[in-house]
Amino acid sequence: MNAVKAFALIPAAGMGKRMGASINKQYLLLDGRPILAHTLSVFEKCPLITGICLVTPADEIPYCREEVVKAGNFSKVIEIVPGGKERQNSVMNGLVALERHASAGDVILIHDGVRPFISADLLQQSIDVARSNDGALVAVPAKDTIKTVINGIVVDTPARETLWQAQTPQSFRFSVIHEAHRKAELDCFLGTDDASLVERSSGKVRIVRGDYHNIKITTPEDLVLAEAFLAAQVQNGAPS
Ligand SMILES: Nc1ccn([C@@H]2O[C@H](COP(=O)(O)OP(=O)(O)OP(=O)(O)O)[C@@H](O)[C@H]2O)c(=O)n1
Ligand SMILES: C[C@](O)(CO)[C@H](O)COP(=O)(O)O
Repeated sequence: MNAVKAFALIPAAGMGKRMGASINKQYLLLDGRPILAHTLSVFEKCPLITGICLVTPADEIPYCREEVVKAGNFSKVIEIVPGGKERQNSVMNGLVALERHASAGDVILIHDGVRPFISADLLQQSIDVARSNDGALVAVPAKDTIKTVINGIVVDTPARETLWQAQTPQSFRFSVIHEAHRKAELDCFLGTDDASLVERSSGKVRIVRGDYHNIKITTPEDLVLAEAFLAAQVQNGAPS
């Protein structure tokens, strides 16, 4: 029997509209390296990861291959494929490319290219949990009270103990996530994360308690936080 492998699928094909930078946000520098390179480094160094499929805007593939993948010596990147209109479409393109490498039972860790502070420990926990469940979702308990609002009017205040903020990686066996994406496409369902596609097919997605440092760099103030997190890492002697 073949051993179960783990592959990373990194969607990095967004436009970074909310960042409003002059270049796509994943190429902005943090400590002299593109944000995307910081993210790739964590997967490259993790011995449990066999290969990485990177999804970027079609016209940025040559730049990404030269300036991020080759420049960073990321030897585990086995595919760079064009993204789609929405994140879900980009992930689907990555899954199609991974059909060439992954078996049904292999674990796929789907992780935003712009979440550079993911830890090796959370990758390991995600792989372990995804092997024995329909999915593993890294998430943190909501710190604020969250309201449901329709047309400017609060219609509900869900109990905070039940609310978790979804992060990535979101990890699944290849057959589970491929089937969930195929079904969503057929049903014209668009979700904002991958776990929701598995949930709607009655899959049981288990929480992996995450880390508040694992931010998604979305708006300019996130860059200030990211610089502060990096400075703290350097002070604590963490390897870059
Ligand atoms: N069509 C898309 C949209 C998003 N993403 C990726 O999904 C991750 C999370 O998305 P988000 O932070 O929302 O990025 P953008 O879509 O780039 O941001 P914005 O919505 O501000 O344009 C990012 O790594 C982004 O590159 C993607 O691969 N394909
Ligand atoms: C998948 C995700 O990172 C979970 O928080 C997020 O939903 C993707 O980003 P977006 O801001 O919803 O596009």
